[in-house]
Amino acid sequence: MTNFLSLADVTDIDALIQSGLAAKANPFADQHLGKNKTIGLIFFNSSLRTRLSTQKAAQNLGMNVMIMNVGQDSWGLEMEEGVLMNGDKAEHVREAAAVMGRYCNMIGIRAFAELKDREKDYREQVMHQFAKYARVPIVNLESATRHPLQSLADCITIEEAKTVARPKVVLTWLPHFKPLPQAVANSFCEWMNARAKAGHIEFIVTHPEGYELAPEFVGDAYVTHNQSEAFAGADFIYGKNWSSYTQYGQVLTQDPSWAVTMEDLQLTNNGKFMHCLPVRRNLKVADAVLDSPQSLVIEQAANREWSAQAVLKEILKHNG
Ligand SMILES: CCC[C@H](NC(=O)CCC(=O)O)C(=O)O
Ligand SMILES: NC(=O)OP(=O)(O)O
Repeated sequence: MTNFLSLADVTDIDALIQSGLAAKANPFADQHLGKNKTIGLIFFNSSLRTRLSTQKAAQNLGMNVMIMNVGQDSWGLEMEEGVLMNGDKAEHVREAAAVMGRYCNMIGIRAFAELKDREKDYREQVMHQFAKYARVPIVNLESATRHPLQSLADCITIEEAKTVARPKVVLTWLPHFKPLPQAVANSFCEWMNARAKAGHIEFIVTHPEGYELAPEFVGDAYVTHNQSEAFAGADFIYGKNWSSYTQYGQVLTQDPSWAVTMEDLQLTNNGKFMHCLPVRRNLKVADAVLDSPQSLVIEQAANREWSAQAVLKEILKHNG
């Protein structure tokens, strides 16, 4: 594994899931791998879980960690090529990435979608510019269109918590008053479609009209605008809000009936509730759900450490 930008960088999902579970069982077994190696964690946006879990995972592997918030700690970075830099950005990614690549053996980057220009966001300019100029492995800490470390943690969580051989997994849209990226939903679809194709799960997507995700992500998943139909007999309910892809970055509805309640969970097969966090209680999901034994959100967040450790271990093993 050179970069970890998307599922395309993973040759064996099952092996990566098992590696994460092995790390959870024996966190310090590979401390030798990262000795005298450094990872830089670069954040263009806020984070709790990704920041802390990735740092912890790197430390479990014996690595040194440097963390920087772009624009607060560092200079604002210009991503466009060939522009006259007479604005508010003092440094070009060409120099910044090249310099970081000299300090670090690998670099994790978080850069959310701006939700203004769909083609620009879906071009994944920040990830590709860093991959081009840093010349060290790049780890996606949530980009404009994907959040693969979250999706691997979600796979680990489902593998751990499933009570049937081929669980029914439902991605449901949740209401929000702010436009949020499609990245977590895209990534979840990408990884769940792969798990479904391998026969491990049944995967369903449910959302209001107008919230169709990009075809390259939703793939062959069955999509319904009827949330109750989707929830029937489900083993896992994965809640996430996203803004419209087709009417890019728009909030088309805030219909509170899409928020998950204990009554909704009664439609399921003792379904477990999952959410990547942060989650706005009682806007997206009821307190009663998050505080019930059916909520996996804390274990799911804990599994981010093992997701990151499995990925960093793969990169260390294949990059010396
Ligand atoms: C891991 C999720 C990160 C981000 N979430 C938010 O930006 C939530 C912000 C809010 O609810 O105000 C998202 O939806 O992509
Ligand atoms: N789920 C997740 O990535 O959380 P943070 O945004 O807090 O890192």
